[in-house]
Amino acid sequence: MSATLIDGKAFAAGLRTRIATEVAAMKAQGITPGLAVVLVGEDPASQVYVRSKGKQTLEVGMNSYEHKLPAETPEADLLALIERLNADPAVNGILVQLPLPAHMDEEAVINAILPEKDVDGFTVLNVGRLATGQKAMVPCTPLGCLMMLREHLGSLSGKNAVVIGRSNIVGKPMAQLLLRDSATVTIAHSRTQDLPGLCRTADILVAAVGRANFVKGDWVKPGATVIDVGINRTDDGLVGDVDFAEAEQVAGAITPVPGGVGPMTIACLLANTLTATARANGLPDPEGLTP
Ligand SMILES: Nc1nc(=O)c2c([nH]1)NC[C@@H]1CN(c3ccc(C(=O)N[C@@H](CCC(=O)O)C(=O)O)cc3)C=[N+]21
Ligand SMILES: [Mg+2]
Repeated sequence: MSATLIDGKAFAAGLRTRIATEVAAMKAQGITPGLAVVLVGEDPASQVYVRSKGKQTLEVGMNSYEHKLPAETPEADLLALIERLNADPAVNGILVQLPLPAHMDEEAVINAILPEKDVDGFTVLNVGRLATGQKAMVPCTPLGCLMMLREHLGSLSGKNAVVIGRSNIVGKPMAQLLLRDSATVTIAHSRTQDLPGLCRTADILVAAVGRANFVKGDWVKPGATVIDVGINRTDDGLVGDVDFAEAEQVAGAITPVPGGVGPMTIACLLANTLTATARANGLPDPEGLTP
């Protein structure tokens, strides 16, 4: 047996086309969505993502504002920049690229972002809104995973979902979104007992651990839908958290790395920027871009 490939790259391209249409309609009303991306330091991988985000932001017709600060920037200067972006009506979304240099307090920096402009959905207010079922900004990676799961499976109701990884940026919000769609959700992590056995109960398996080829083929329930969030740079190139060659023999459907979750993350960042712009202007949320 060989799994259906869930083509995140193609899905993301379709999403961006829809977003571009909505942006054009907004521009006709005199509103141009704007996304500000802040990068502190010179991490090469981060520079690649930021360039790719800026390019795609312009391609859908939005304004892109890039702020690059040296690694040794004092935290107070970064907070002052965030205050300026919070107050700037041309800026509808703010993303501060993580990780930040070690001398900065990541929580303090993130929580300085106005929740309405927090297109990453990382501020405490948006995390709480998601957890309580209120209108939130939802983190881009889990939102992209949810869209692919719904597209492939239709309803997620009653399905057993196992999320490996308990990070604030992927594992926890992914679990919240699956729960909202009435899946039965388990979050697994490094202390979980019999992880392979637990994974074999999963109709939906989301791997977000950051360890190359960690999930083996015999951990996968036959026919399961496998979402691989991992982006690991190895001598064999970019690989996911799932041993793809093994898992695709067993799974019903699986996302590849690259070309799966990654492109959806950036498309969802644009989706969130559009949603933030609509809300800032008293317009209804764009169709199908929010959970
Ligand atoms: N505040 C903040 N928000 C983020 O969303 C955020 C962040 N910080 N810091 C870094 C991570 C990482 N991230 C990725 C986005 C797209 C791809 C992506 O498009 N990957 C391509 C491959 C790209 C390549 O070749 O390196 C793919 O999977 O096909 C990967 C990783 C967003 N992040
Ligand atoms: Mg973890």
